[in-house]
Amino acid sequence: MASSNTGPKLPFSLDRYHVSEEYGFVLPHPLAELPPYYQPWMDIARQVTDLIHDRTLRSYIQQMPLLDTRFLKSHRELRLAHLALSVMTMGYVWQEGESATVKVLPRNLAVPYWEVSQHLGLPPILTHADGVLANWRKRDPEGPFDMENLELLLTLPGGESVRGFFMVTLLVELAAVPGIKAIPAVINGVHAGDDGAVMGALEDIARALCSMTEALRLMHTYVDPAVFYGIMRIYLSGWKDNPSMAEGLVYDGVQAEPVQFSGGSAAQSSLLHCFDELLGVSHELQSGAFLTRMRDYMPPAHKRMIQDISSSPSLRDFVVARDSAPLTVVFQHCVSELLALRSYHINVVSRYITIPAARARQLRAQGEGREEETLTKAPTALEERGTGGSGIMSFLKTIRDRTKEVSLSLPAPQE
Ligand code: HEM
Repeated sequence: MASSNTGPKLPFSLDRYHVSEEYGFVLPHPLAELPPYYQPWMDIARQVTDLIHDRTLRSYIQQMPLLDTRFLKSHRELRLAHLALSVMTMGYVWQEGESATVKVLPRNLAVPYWEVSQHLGLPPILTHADGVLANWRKRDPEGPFDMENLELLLTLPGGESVRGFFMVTLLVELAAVPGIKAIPAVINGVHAGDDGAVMGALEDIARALCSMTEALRLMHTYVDPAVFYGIMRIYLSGWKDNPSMAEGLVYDGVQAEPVQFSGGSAAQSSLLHCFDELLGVSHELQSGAFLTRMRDYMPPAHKRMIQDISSSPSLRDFVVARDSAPLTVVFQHCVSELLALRSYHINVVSRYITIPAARARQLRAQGEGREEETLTKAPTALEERGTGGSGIMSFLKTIRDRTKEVSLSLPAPQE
């Protein structure tokens, strides 16, 4: 948050950013079907995994008709269309692994994909907003939001681990909702000088951050590290900062020059961007630039919310100025929970990337491919990088260390 008094229109409210008090950034009730005219897309999108397995996805896509995007009317239709075209594109590009990628996305996929992306303000690549926020359905509509009752609308290779990866991430998004809901109360409370309102809202945020870490723990139950590393990861990767697609990708019929886009990553989730801006976390130049770039992979209204939190009067300055022990304690509680979430996330990344990468290197060096075939299939270009393209561990640790820097110590007791 900024230290000046300029900022967004008050009172700050979530509906201005298409963020709901029930679902947060998650798309409520995503559609599972498009109008019948778009059946050729849905038929292929639903079979992407099988067609990749048979190595026929590329030829099916090449024969697909070029459809007009004008008949996509509602936001939810556009989101499903973007998801379907994204899943097809990731499959098309990576069907043959990292060694036989393509330079050109065919016109009958590229043109509508570009148009739908323009409508939504999203890039023409699979994003967190597609794979997680708009890719869920409850098996029993009256049942709870839990792993047993959630399924994907569209999937990619990796079987149950893909469902695990996207749906656990969805549960993290949902666990954050009470915290997101509390953000307006913090901003409006700071504006009104209402310590009690700010404290209550910060308590909600600390609790939500703790529930997000709890939800993240489910990754270990539902996602197999060898499947994640060896099979799934390539389909989430992009064509920016990726040595196996160094030039990028030509979207045929859109422009002649290749363009580069980062792959899908929860760095594109708006959650931590919001909490960082609220608490005043300021990131180091390089990691900050990466995170800022990830905002271009979010729905524009969500990105605007982050920017508006950032230009609101500083919460941290307010807490310091109030010089109140209970307010400082609750602010610090939020910082500690955010740190705990980031530290836990680093463990997850180590289990799903660093350790399998080391094992895959070892197996390759020994020339052993059979015993742990899944791991040795992993793309080598991505060993040291996240799907978003970052150099992983130093990046994540720098971000965690910068989070620590907003910590406040308790005010000295009054005489
Ligand atoms: C198997 C599970 C996961 C793995 C392997 C993983 C991996 C990574 C990697 C490699 C990065 C670096 C950026 C990039 O290049 O993409 C990253 C960043 C990030 N991830 Fe994850 N991630 C996982 C799950 C999650 C979940 C469920 C969330 C919660 C929504 C999350 C939130 C973030 C955030 C916010 C960042 C940006 C760095 C930060 O702000 O601390 N990740 N992740």
